[in-house]
Amino acid sequence: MSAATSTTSQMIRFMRRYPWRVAAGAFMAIAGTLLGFVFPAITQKFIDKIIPQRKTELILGTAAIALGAFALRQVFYSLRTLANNAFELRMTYDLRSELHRKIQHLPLKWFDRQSSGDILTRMADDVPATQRVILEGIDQGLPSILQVILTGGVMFTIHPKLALVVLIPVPFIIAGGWIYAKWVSPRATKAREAASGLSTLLHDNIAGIRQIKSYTLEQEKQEDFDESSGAYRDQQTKLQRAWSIYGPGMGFLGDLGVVLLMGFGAYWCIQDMLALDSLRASGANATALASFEANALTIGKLSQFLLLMGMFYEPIGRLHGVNQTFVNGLASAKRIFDILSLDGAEKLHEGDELKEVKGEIRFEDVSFRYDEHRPTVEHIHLAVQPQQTVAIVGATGAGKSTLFQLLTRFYDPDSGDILLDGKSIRSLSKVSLRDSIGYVTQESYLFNQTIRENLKLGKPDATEEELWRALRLACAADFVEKLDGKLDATVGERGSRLSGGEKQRISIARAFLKDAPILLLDEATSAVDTKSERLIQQAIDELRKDRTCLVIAHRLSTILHADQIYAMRAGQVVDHGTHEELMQKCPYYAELVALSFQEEKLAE
Ligand SMILES: Nc1ncnc2c1ncn2[C@@H]1O[C@H](COP(=O)(O)OP(=O)(O)OP(=O)(O)O)[C@@H](O)[C@H]1O
Repeated sequence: MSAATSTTSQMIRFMRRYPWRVAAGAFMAIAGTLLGFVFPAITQKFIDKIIPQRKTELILGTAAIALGAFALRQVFYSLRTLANNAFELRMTYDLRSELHRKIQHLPLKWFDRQSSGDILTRMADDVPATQRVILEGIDQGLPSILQVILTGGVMFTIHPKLALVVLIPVPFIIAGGWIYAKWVSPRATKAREAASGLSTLLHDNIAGIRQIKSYTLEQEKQEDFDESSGAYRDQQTKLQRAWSIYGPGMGFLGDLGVVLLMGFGAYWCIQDMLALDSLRASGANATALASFEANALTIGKLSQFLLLMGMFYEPIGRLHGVNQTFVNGLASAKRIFDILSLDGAEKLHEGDELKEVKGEIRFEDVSFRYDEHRPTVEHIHLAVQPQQTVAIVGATGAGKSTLFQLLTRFYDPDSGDILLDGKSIRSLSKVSLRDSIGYVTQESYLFNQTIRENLKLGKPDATEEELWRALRLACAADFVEKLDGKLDATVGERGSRLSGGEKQRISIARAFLKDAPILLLDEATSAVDTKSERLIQQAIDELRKDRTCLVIAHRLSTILHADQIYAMRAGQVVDHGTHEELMQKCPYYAELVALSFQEEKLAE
């Protein structure tokens, strides 16, 4: 199945969710279309019957029927607009919501390869473009096709020969539409990719604005942006050029139909008038004259044909527009359904619930790699008894944080197993597992909300008192007190209104509030000053007494009292033991300690 076919069938499956809305939209569009046939029929009646037969008494009634049909048509149009607007908003809402839900549940491995700008483009641009394809299909495509078929049929019943002439341009129009779609389709995909590239760059440049300014990269970044923006412009130009040839080209074929109608219509009309004259001159009886007239091309029929021609080629013109929306929108729809049909979304509730967590953790021969090229951690054995504090130390890039990401099941090991209280964490529900872990990550991310909202992520029903207690324990109460709005002060994007140390303290307070039986601290105090660090350390010491705690620390003075220390190098555990044991038996650890103390001394 080609990409376009599979995207189309995915769209049809999506539409099936709204049978009533689709049916109502289609019904009103079709009803409006059918009412459009009333006026041409009435025109023919006026010209061929009412006027020549001087039937003034029929004028009012016939005109009233025409007016009624027009009025009803506008009522349907108005209802259709209302219904379609509501449908459009509903569909956009549903598509965005579903896409967001799917993205939230995709594994981190997917995010490692995806840029935020691309995701934003899919949400902001591709969703409305997809919805436009569906809606235009129902609102414009369906009635247009029906109108073309019905008008063609009516034309055949009036005068088959003239109808055939009028249809001469149609095969060329169909071929033109097919060629246009074939040519545009890959270019539309490229244009969507170029738009996404532009968003990615913009997103990156805004997020990294401080780095850009500090390295005075404004000019270079501007050039990159212009280049990316130029790539998008070039793709769009190609599409517009194609449209500028296709649209008028097809319009010309429609004009050709009208000219053919006028030419052949006028010729056959004159022929029939001449034939009628000679029939009359030859003294033919009334029945013969009436029978001839019934099949002849009269001025009334020609006028009706002219009106029907408008009704025939006008929807064809609309179909060109639908074709354009369809081909461009299909590229967008593909980008949406590509995500919606991804396998491997996290099933957060699948698996066993943890009832009571003792906090015994074991890594059994765990190996993992982010990508195929090189292993990240290999054959890791690690054991933590309930309520122990275990520290993991090692050079940067050794794989320490990766162990935390495996324990929280952000990623799953390629081989080996991780056990919590003797149960493989793969068998546990992710919600249950993650609920039992308080995790202070290396980068303390704060949402662009208030301090209160950021803290409440740890405990949604926390009282005011609990919030302040957590802040005090994390040495954050003093600075929050001074903020305008205190707990209700907003922290800015990524917490940009706070210092690195302040952000870190809010993150620690959040973990304190969560009060989970397992605590993971990844360089939790690396950005705070030494005095605060000591105070936070006291709070952590207090907190870890009745829970299992795993700590990654750069300043080794903070982990000397850990029950066990694991020294890691290049993805492997080199050795483990208490500080004293390791100082004796592990030169690598002794070296790390010496370096760390040197650094700490310099920092004081
Ligand atoms: N999402 C990822 N995708 C690909 N590679 C990654 C990813 N995260 C980390 N890595 C790589 O895995 C290796 C281990 O990273 P990890 O963050 O576990 O190290 P670490 O010991 O915690 O380092 P640090 O002390 O600097 O935080 C590094 O070489 C890193 O480049």
